[in-house]
Amino acid sequence: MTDLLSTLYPWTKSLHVISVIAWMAGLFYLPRLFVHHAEKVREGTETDALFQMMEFKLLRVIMAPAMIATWIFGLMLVLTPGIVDWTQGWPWTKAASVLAMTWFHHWCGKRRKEFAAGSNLKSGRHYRMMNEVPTLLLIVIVVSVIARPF
Ligand code: HEM
Repeated sequence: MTDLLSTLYPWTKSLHVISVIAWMAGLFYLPRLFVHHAEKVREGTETDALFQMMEFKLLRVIMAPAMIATWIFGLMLVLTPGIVDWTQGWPWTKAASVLAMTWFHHWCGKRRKEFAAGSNLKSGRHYRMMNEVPTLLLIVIVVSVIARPF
């Protein structure tokens, strides 16, 4: 099994990075949709229905499968012999940031449900600020896995 993971390593890493890109695209875009939904769209209008559909599809068709694929290929990399040395700092900063990114995904999911139920109370400014969360986490993750200063 570990031999197979070692053979697959370049492919697993490629698929990991591809799914990360798809996941991140959604994590950057969905809060932007929330900003405009909160600021410019009146409840019960055709535009409201259009935003709800875009948010639903982005989350279900792109972000959820991409998050699952990122986790599967990421965990395969963790299990590949010689890749992760838990005595170093970088796997821990990466793990903490990845858990935070997963929390942010679910936070977006809850907000989407509120928009769908017509019960959003958060402002466009709030969503603008939350939009910075995935950017900050992305920086910590990429520096952790590539520059590895920790
Ligand atoms: C979801 C759980 C995740 C797990 C378990 C995981 C685990 C890993 C592991 C073990 C590696 C291998 C490092 C190496 O080959 O030396 C890796 C590579 C990488 N990960 Fe993740 N990762 C996850 C999520 C993410 C996320 C969310 C991002 C970006 C936002 C990310 C970005 C990367 C990048 C860019 C690489 C390639 C680094 C290189 O060139 O060596 N990963 N990941």
